[in-house]
Amino acid sequence: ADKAHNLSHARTKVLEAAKAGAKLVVLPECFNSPYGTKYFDKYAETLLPSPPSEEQSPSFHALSKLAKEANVYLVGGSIPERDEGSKDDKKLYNTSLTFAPSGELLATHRKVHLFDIDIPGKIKFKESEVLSPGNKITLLDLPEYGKIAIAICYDIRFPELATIAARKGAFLLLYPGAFNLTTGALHWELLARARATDNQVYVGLCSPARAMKAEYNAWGHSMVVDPNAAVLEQLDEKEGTLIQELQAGKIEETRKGVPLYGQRRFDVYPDVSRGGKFEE
Ligand SMILES: NC(=O)CC(=O)C(=O)O
Repeated sequence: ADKAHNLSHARTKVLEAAKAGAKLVVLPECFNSPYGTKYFDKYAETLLPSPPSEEQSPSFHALSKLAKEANVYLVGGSIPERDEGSKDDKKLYNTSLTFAPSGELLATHRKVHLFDIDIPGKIKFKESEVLSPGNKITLLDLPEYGKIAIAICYDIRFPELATIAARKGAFLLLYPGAFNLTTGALHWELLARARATDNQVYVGLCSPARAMKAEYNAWGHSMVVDPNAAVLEQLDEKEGTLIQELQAGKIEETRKGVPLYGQRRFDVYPDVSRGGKFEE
């Protein structure tokens, strides 16, 4: 619950990861606040005008400084964001900020698919009670490495978003996310491997550790999956840092073996990555 502590703890862990050789570091969904509809308003920060003042967004400044200090690309998990807009258009978003090693903001992704579920006797959650959805796919080009895509948690359940990003050239799909004890056990690894299989790209999921005293118990189990859907490494539910080196050539090798990319039937169904529409 302590934002200042969360920011300074993130700094310690990111600096450790950088020291161990990481070049791109990912933090979990809502890394600076508890995850829950009643917390988003209280913890929300304003990002506009860009750059925001320190007072408007302490997390923006902490992440920007940290990316520079650690000399890494930093995908800052996500934070609750308030868009002041016009008075009657005050909206909250679940937003991820990515910074370059220079400290420059490279991309902003607002969670596109809001987490509204109701599994009787297990879990009910309705982000749309307080959040508004983002409306774009977030793809960015890292000059030394290539294109990556960033989306948040529930977004992973929607294959269109991943497929469009991959077909536009992303080699890595990153999802800061906080599944829970019900859906985590059922779908977390399955979805990471599914998106890797569909698109033959690397997939990285980064979850908060599980806190049983919190109202929302995150699944944990951050992982990296390769283009062949092999789980390269998976953490458990406790706090940890996962470091993986992605292999150049692995995507080409996978696509050579199972050549989905040349076998699509856009004469039968549309190419969603090019705005194709299904006509009955
Ligand atoms: N928390 C989420 O956004 C998604 C989730 O927990 C799920 O899809 O399950």
